[in-house]
Amino acid sequence: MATTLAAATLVGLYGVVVAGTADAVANAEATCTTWPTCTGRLLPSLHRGWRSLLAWSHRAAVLLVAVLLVATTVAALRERRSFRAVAALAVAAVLYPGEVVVGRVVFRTGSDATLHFALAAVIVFDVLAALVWLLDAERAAETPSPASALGGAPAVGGTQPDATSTPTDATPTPTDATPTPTDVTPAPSSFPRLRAYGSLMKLKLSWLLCLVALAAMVLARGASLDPVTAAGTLLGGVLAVGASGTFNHVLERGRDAEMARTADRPLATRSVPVRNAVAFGVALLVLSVATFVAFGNALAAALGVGAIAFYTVGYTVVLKPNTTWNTFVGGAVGAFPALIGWAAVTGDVGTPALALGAVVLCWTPAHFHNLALAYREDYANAGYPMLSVVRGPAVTRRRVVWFLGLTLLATVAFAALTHPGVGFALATTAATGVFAVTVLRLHRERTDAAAMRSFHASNVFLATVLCAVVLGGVV
Ligand code: HEM
Ligand SMILES: CC(C)=CCC/C(C)=C/CC/C(C)=C/COP(=O)(O)OP(=O)(O)O
Repeated sequence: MATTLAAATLVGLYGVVVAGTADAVANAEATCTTWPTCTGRLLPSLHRGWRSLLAWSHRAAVLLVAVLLVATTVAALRERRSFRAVAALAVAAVLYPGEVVVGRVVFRTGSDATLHFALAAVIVFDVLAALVWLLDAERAAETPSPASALGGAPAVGGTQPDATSTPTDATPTPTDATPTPTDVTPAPSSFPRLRAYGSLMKLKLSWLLCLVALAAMVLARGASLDPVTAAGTLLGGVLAVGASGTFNHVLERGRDAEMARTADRPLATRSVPVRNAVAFGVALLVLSVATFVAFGNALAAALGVGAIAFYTVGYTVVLKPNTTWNTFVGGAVGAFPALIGWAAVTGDVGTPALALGAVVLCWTPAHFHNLALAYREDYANAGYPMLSVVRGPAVTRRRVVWFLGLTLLATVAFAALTHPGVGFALATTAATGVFAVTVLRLHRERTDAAAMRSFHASNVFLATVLCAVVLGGVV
């Protein structure tokens, strides 16, 4: 119970804080002349207009989170499973009223809001830590089951066996409609050669990377974004992802052949010769540079080349085969589209683009560690030091929660910088709720299917953030 409440508190906190960054909420607050009631009224008065309703809703959300925080603390105290979780929640419960008062003072005096945001970050972090510790305690309280595969000892040089996982950790339930890892394998095509080159380009990943670049362009230019520049930059992006994906296939062809998920890749099956693939990759690289220069500028092209080099050498050659930090450090590649998009329409690298890049950076481990769980055996067979292989599933699941929290903090910081509006706050809070529910289920079910669900929810979360930025900027 305490764990579920802590997750709900985290989602609610995110909603309150991100809504607090919206100018519309701040302006609406001005219509409420008394506090904590709105102009002397306890309930919203519709005839005073939508601003009054908005201000009232924000205050109601602040109150709801306060109730959730107290309820979580009481539940954790009663469950007596984790002293440190109770302590963290108690600290948050003490800081929360202080944060409300600071917010009120900042708003009334129009003074600098740094303290307000810093305190909010501390409270979010505190609740996040409590959630992780409650999940740990929940797992420890369960009966150990030695039959588990996913929950067993780490497969390569591990140190943290997950002795309490259930047997279902290893296999998804047959009745579950969620796609299992094998669903990722593409269906046969009537154009095998075209399909093979398409798969070298990793087109399946491109849409989200393109959405990152589009969001950055809209951030920079809003509704006046030139559609031709935007379309050309996105084309350059698809070509750049294609080049780096092709080089990745070339470099990993040996290990790909050893992994069930990737064994049917064109270079692993030798259906495309290596030299053709290298030539294809070089052609895509040249085309992407030409496209970035033609529709954007030299800076966008240079960043594109930097992204390709980082993914090909930094991630594929250096990080991925050597360190469990491959995911976090390698995730920096996801920040490049934000910089490229911004640079293509402004000619420089702006702070909002860096803030958006930071969101993608923090999100990447929460995205990929799910796959590392579902394909743990695969990665172990190929000798990749993924976190789930080296440190085990329990540590990896916990890492997903930490990075979900960091992603929320990064998103709030991004929102504080760019003031994206109430629509952004509502949409991303809903997506946070969905993501948090799937992560909780991952911790409780410990199946491949649950990991895949959490993986898809991570994509939905980021897509929601990006769509909200795009729609908020152009509508
Ligand atoms: C270190 C960084 C990352 C790693 C290790 C990683 C890993 C993976 C892997 C292994 C897959 C399955 C691909 C397949 O089977 O073909 C995947 C899917 C995907 N990734 Fe990532 N990823 C990373 C970063 C990113 C970033 C930055 C984005 C976009 C912003 C992204 C978007 C996607 C999408 C949209 C899919 C789903 C493809 C589908 O629907 O099958 N990934 N990722
Ligand atoms: C603008 C630009 C060029 C951006 C570049 C990047 C790019 C392709 C990002 C995707 C991130 C990524 C590391 C995916 C696959 O991981 P993996 O290679 O470990 O997956 P695999 O096991 O399926 O090969």
